[in-house]
Amino acid sequence: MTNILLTGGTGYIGSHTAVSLIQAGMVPVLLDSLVNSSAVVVDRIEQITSIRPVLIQADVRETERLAHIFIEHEIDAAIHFSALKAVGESVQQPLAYYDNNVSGLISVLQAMKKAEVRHIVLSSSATVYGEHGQSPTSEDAPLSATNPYGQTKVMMERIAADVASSDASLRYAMLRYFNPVGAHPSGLIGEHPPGVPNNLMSYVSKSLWACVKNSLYLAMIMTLATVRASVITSM
Ligand SMILES: O=c1ccn([C@@H]2O[C@H](COP(=O)(O)OP(=O)(O)O[C@H]3O[C@H](CO)[C@H](O)[C@H](O)[C@H]3O)[C@@H](O)[C@H]2O)c(=O)[nH]1
Repeated sequence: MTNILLTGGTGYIGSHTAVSLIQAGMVPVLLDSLVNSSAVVVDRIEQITSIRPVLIQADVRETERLAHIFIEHEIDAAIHFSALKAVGESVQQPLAYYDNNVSGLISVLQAMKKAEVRHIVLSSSATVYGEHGQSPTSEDAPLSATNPYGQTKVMMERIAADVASSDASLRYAMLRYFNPVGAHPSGLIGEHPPGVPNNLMSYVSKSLWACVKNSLYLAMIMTLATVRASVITSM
């Protein structure tokens, strides 16, 4: 069995990764502070896969606790999704973003070293390509960022690269996504943050989720769609 620690494991991408790992015969261990997700996700993963993953509610900045978790669960590798991700909020609260995202990664790497776990996949973002104006953009384009959230992702990538060059036993990979969107085909997991959604796509998906739960709103959408269709066909 391969045991994988998923930080941010009950979040949007983390929960889908947990399902895929279970379906590939691996054992995800979810670690999340639940700052932007809910423990209900564990029920949903169980409904989809018939396997209930362990959820540990913890903050990745608790380095000693994290090191114990790596050892106790015999973790082979980590996938680090835990981070704050709202660009606008990062401009308002840069310290929270540098603390969560940059200090969070440092803590994970320190705990991995203590527990002798040497493989990590990092959740980065296409925002690290900045605005250098080249199109198409190549993977080795220089990194830059236009806001504190993006800066945290650039720093996270540089920290991982520097640590790996000082320690050949550390193996790492980056995932740089462009606007991930959509839900699991079962409809049981998707982007569904608590409170006010903090980016455009989660706002749209949360609004639709609320609409679908309320048939009155659904009827309104269908009426609007019909009106829109008749406007288009009459043009
Ligand atoms: O300090 C923190 C901050 C966040 N989280 C958790 O981390 C998860 C992040 O999941 P989200 O659903 O908020 O975010 P996504 O899965 O969509 O985000 C992923 O993709 C983003 C880019 O699209 C960023 O790279 C981000 O780091 C990465 O988790 C959440 O469960 C949240 O509760 C923590 O446990 N501790």
